[in-house]
Amino acid sequence: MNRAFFATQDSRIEGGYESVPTRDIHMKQINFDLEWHQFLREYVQPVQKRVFMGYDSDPPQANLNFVVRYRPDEQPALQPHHDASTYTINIALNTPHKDYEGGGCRFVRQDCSVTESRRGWMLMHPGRLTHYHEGLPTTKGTRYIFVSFVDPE
Ligand SMILES: O=C(O)CCC(=O)C(=O)O
Ligand SMILES: [Fe+2]
Repeated sequence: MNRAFFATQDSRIEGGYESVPTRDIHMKQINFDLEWHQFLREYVQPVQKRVFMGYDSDPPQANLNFVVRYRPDEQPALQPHHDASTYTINIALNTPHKDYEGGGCRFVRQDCSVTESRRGWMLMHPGRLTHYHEGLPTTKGTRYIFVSFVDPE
């Protein structure tokens, strides 16, 4: 995968993803937009309907997609933040205890961490308002996640 597709913590600090478009994955660029649209409609929208009251009929739209790569000597963690999304899907691309140690997503206010993720499984959480969260330090190996900021509209 091209290095340009990785988002770094610096890009957030320097004024958000919009100012560093080369680091976002635009699904059209990689010819994956139709598949991604279908994935959101077929798999994500039913969950959206079920768990987020009032979002019954608005189809999910991804406003930002990116891969995060965590490494102890590079970007090991992500500081606590709110996502610029209505809700976020966070898909594990590799396997804890096999590909890396540490890592995971911690929801600060809820004092709840998701660390035992499974490759291909999705974590879904509210974005702007309630779920202030951080990426826990990866202490060994490399952790990859695919993140999509979703706004139903
Ligand atoms: O490391 C994680 O699972 C959290 C990633 C995250 O919060 C983000 O990319 O916005
Ligand atoms: Fe986040």
